[in-house]
Amino acid sequence: TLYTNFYSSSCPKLLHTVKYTVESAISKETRMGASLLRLFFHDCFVNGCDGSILLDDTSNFTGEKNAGPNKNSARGFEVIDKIKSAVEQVCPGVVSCADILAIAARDSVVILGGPAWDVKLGRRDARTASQSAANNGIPRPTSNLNQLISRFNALGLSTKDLVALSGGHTIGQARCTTFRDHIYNDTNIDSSFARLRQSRCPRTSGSGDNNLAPLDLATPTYFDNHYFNNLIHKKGLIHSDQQLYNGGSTDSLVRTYTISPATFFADFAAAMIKMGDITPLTGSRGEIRKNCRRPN
Ligand code: HEM
Ligand SMILES: [Ca+2]
Ligand SMILES: [Ca+2]
Repeated sequence: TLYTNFYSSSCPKLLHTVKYTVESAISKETRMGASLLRLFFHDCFVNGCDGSILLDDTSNFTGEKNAGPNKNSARGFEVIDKIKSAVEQVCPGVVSCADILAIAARDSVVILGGPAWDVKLGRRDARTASQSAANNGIPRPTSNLNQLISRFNALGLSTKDLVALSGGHTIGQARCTTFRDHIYNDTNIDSSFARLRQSRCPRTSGSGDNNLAPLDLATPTYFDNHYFNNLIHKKGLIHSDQQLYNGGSTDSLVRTYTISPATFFADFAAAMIKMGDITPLTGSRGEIRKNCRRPN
């Protein structure tokens, strides 16, 4: 089992070192905080929080970076490399890449104004990764509410965790290709918001596919509860976002989060800890990678 003090004698400078590097990355580009948070989610949802997403493809190995949900989308790997080298300087061979990702995600949320929590540590790194597991495990933006709930439940996360964690979309950006269908074909969307997003996301696929729009209309670089306000005004950017407020079982929790940012923050922090507990490698399983991009 993971615990907060796992490295307190083997690497007392760990938390400080990670935070310093995350701060400098976010001060260069605010969006990086969002990208690091998402990397942790995409790691944990595929064979647990084991650093699998960080492995590069090679001529005889296919990992997760080119799976559908990650390709041309997951970013921040260079920042993880930077943190890893800084950590290797202060305590070589001790700290896993999977734990670095967990700490970097928490620091990102805190730096952008969100809640703090104590990160449980002691994960080890996978020696392998699976493109098909990434394709099957990471929820698609086209998912409906039942699909989202069952995917989260399969990993031991509740419907409440689903709604709280989706609040991660209070920061960061999405590409036109992930929200085109929603802004042109769905009816549960505010029409002036749809027009606004259509202006930089042409109907025909192929053109403008990579144009970006903020997941949170109002405060895309600030970790607050505004994402949920968007939902009650039918201004969710992607289909799966608006599914959380579409006349179903999660409407009331979305409303609670719009009224009480403190409840959202507490539930988000608790859900991040639960997500971080998904099937870690511990003890003598896995390894402590020297380089996050390849097995030792
Ligand atoms: C509930 C199911 C979820 C779906 C279907 C989903 C889907 C997506 C999609 C389609 C994007 C845009 C990717 C792109 O266009 O390149 C995105 C971005 C993002 N997601 Fe999610 N997501 C989900 C849950 C989460 C969770 C649980 C978190 C974290 C707690 C999260 C954090 C983020 C962040 C921060 C971004 C922006 C990243 C950046 O700007 O680099 N998402 N998500
Ligand atoms: Ca993983
Ligand atoms: Ca926000």
